[in-house]
Amino acid sequence: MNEKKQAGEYAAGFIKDGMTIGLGTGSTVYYALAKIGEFIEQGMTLKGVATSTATARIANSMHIPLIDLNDTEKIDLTIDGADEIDPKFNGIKGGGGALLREKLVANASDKIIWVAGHTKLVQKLGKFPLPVEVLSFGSNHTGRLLEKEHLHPILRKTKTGETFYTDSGNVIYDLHLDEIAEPGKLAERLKQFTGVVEHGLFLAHPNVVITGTGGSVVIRENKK
Ligand SMILES: O=C[C@H](O)[C@H](O)[C@H](O)COP(=O)(O)O
Repeated sequence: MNEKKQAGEYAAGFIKDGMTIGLGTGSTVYYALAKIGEFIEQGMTLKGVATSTATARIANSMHIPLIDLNDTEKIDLTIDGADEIDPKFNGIKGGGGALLREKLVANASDKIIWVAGHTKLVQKLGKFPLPVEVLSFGSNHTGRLLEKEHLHPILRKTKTGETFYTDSGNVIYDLHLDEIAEPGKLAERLKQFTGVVEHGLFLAHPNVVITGTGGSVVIRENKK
């Protein structure tokens, strides 16, 4: 069984009629979106807040009504993916470049569920390069500053070799760190760079992590 499908569909089971749902980004969330589309077809009243233009496009194709984050005071539940998750519920996100909007939506959410295949669970974060969203103005300079700090930044490119731009018009430097000893300290450090708009470290963010295993789904609750 497809682990992503398993996790994504299971998470959709937490949705109740009338909810405003934060719609994460990525290939695992896709399966939750498909379920939400089915719920709407069956008559549920739901609204979604998309974390990326890619998700908005999928949501539109599934007839999920979307609202802007500015048009709601809060989000009842957000379902999102992750690139790595440690035992303390810290994670790396932004493999798809949606980290900034994902963090804004997460911060406005009452409850956050992360969905992933079981290979995303790690003891230490950092094997997955940490995405850092950098203001396009002066981005070469910011990249050099990250380099000087031994953070091993590599400017993200598209498959065709052009500079990758986020939905907010920023660039991404992926930090090749191998292991992040202290995620909290690194998060604070990255916020000191004027050109850094946001980083992909999400510290103890999700209330629940749902992983597909091929067999049964594993549910971990973050007792914050
Ligand atoms: O920017 C992208 C997001 O943070 C995704 O949620 C993350 O990269 C996981 O994506 P996927 O479920 O496709 O592995």
